[in-house]
Parts: sequence; structure tokens; C-alpha cells
Amino acid sequence: MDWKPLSKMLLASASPRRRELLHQLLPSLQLEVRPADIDESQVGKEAGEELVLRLAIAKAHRVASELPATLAQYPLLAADTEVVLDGRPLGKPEDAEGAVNLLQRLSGRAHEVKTALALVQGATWLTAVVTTQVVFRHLDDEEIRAYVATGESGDKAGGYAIQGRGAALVERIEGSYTNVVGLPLEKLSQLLRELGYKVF
Ligand SMILES: Cc1cn([C@H]2C[C@H](O)[C@@H](COP(=O)(O)OP(=O)(O)OP(=O)(O)O)O2)c(=O)[nH]c1=O
Repeated sequence: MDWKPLSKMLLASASPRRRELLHQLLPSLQLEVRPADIDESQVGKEAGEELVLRLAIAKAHRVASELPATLAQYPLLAADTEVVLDGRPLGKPEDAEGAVNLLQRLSGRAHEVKTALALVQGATWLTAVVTTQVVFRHLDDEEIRAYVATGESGDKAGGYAIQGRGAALVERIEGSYTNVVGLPLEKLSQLLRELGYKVF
């Protein structure tokens, strides 16, 4: 295989976590960040997997359709992460009470975190959904309220951040850790190789 050098990529995301994870994998990569402004609301009774895939593709599509010709040659990446409980996506909390409610539902149980990736290079579209199982320990209301008061829940699917103080809510995970934070680096490097880009 003739490997191509990967010098620059487009990231269709406003998430600082995704930027940091991409930098972890590819520290010398030049990154053009172009957040995708799309409607992220659920349509009917969409399952978690369908939802994340639809939204990652919609984000990639929005940014790809607005790209100047000078940037069209670079690979473009979009992602979407959801916390799924009993098959249903929970979304992000609207306010502190919403975050308390979400964390009460997650307490003492297992849930899934699903991230969809859409990686686009010209006419080639590669997509994937990665699932990690996360088990929360039993949390009492006082702990939940103290955690929400840290402000960490805000813009996070399921109302917690495993990369932050939310790590203390978790008993164990099965699967990719970076997937929970919003960008599964194992799958991303596999998709990049499929496009002919080597990570090393
Ligand atoms: C469960 C969990 C989610 N999250 C974050 C990852 C995602 O950024 C966010 C889910 O929202 P997303 O809609 O996937 O992403 P975003 O709105 O932050 O950014 P963009 O749409 O522009 O790409 O939740 C954590 O940071 N830590 C966690 O432990």
C-alpha cells in the first residue's frame, strides 16, 4: 500500500474534547476547526445508534457543503456522542435539575455510550459507530447534587464527564475510554488507514 502523509484535517466540531483527542493521536497535524451548526433534536423514537449516525453524517454534510475549493482535498471528520439507557438516547441536560434527573437514572446501573464517526475524503464517506458500556456505582442524592454543582454536567451527553470529576461516578467501563469522551481513537486510526493515511 502507498501510504499518504497526513498533514492537515478538517474537524466539524465545536467540542474542545474532540480537538484534544485528535491532537493526542496526531500531534503535528494542522487542524482546521469548522463547527457544524445543525439541529440535533431527535426524530420520533430513533434508537441511539441511528441517532448518532444520522447526526455525525449531518454535521459532516453541512461542513463539506460549505467548504471552499482550497480545503476540499483534506479529510474531514465529524462525530456525535450519545448516552443510551435501555435503548433510548438521553441527550444533554437542559439545566441543573435535568442533570440531577439524568444522573439519578444512571445511578447503580449500566448504560451505553455511542459515538458515530463520519470521515470524508472527496467522494469517499466512511462511517462507524463505537459502543462502550459504562457501569455507574450507586449514587446518593447528596453526591449527585454536589457533582452537578461543579458545573461539569452542562454540555455533556448524559450529564457527566468521565475525563473530569465524573470519573468518581463510574464503577467500571468495558470498551474504548476515548469513545466515552467523544472520539474513539482506535476506530479513527483504523478509518484513517482505510483512506491510506498512516498514523505513524
Ligand atoms: C459521556 C460523556 C460525554 N462527553 C461529551 C462528548 C461530546 O462533546 C458531548 C456530546 O455532545 P455532541 O453533540 O456529540 O458534541 P458537541 O455538541 O460537544 O460538539 P459538536 O457537535 O460540535 O461536535 O458530550 C464528555 O466529554 N465526557 C463524557 O464522559
